[in-house]
Amino acid sequence: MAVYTDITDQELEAFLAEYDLGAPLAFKGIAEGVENSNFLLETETGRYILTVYERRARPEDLPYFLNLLGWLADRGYPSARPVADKAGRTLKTLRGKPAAIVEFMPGLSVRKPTPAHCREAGEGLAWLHLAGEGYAGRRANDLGQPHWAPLFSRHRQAAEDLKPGLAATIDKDLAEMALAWPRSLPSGTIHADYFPDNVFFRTDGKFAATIDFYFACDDAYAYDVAVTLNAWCFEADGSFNVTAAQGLIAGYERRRPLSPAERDALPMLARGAAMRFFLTRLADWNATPAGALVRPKDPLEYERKLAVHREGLSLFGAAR
Ligand SMILES: Nc1ncnc2c1ncn2[C@@H]1O[C@H](COP(=O)(O)OP(=O)(O)OP(=O)(O)O)[C@@H](O)[C@H]1O
Ligand SMILES: N[C@@H](CCO)C(=O)O
Repeated sequence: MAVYTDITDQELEAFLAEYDLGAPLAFKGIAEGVENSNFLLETETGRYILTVYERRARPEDLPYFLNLLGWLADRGYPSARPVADKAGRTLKTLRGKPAAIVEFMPGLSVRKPTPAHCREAGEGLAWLHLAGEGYAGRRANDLGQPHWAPLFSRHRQAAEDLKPGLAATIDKDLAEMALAWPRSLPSGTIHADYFPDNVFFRTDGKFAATIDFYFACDDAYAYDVAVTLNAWCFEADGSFNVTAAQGLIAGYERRRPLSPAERDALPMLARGAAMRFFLTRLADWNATPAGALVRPKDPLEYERKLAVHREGLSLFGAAR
């Protein structure tokens, strides 16, 4: 369960005294998620999420994320607006760690997205890209292509332990990606972790909201589409669901048509996106002690996705 930091009733009361949110009515830890401690908070004025930032998020990046949430919400995008305290601050400290309160977003994530969900999610992603235009915050993608080889060099042995021979395969992939990586595609603010657990739907299946912007950064919009294709369009048996992918792209293009260059780049971007999540999962696999609170995510799931993309399937040609 992803609650790394316990908050006592006294701490919560002292913390809330700095806000105009009224008295707390309910407060409980949320099991989902692996990065931060999240709490559902209900006060006399409504429902909120209190997040204590734990591990990957660098404190100096937090204003970028919180300001982005506010920017998007100001433009009508359904993202959780941060709540300011009485002094106008959204980034606070709790138990010596950075913390923030954001709006509670209604909706439900889906475990097994259908092609219809993929279409809605695609549209929600394009909307996010358009709503993010003009945001002045800048954050380089510290998990982008130039960072993969150095990251892998620290975890080669873990790859070999998982699957003998894998390290050499990954080395070859990385070399090929370094040569062929698309570098001049339309770019802007991307979510970079637009997985099914970060997208909410209404009960009628319509897109409702996006949460968890803590990997957001500047990168190619089509790379965000590629991350999303990988996260939403693979079946449990490891096969790629082309119908779901076409739905996702069609949904995306309801709001933001892809250029021919973006479309051509998608197979390589999807291969790279699979590499990115394989590598971070590998690093976490290595670093998570047995018996830890949170079970690390399976790197081999993304190694299998990488293998599918390595075949260079022409997945997107018929997407219109
Ligand atoms: N603004 C919000 N409105 C409603 N629920 C939220 C909100 N933010 C977070 N949650 C709930 O908390 C859970 C964990 O949140 P989140 O995904 O941000 O955590 P995380 O630890 O950063 O997770 P991840 O492993 O996906 O990076 C979500 O699955 C959701 O149930
Ligand atoms: N979405 C990421 C975890 C986010 O921290 C993964 O599936 O590896």
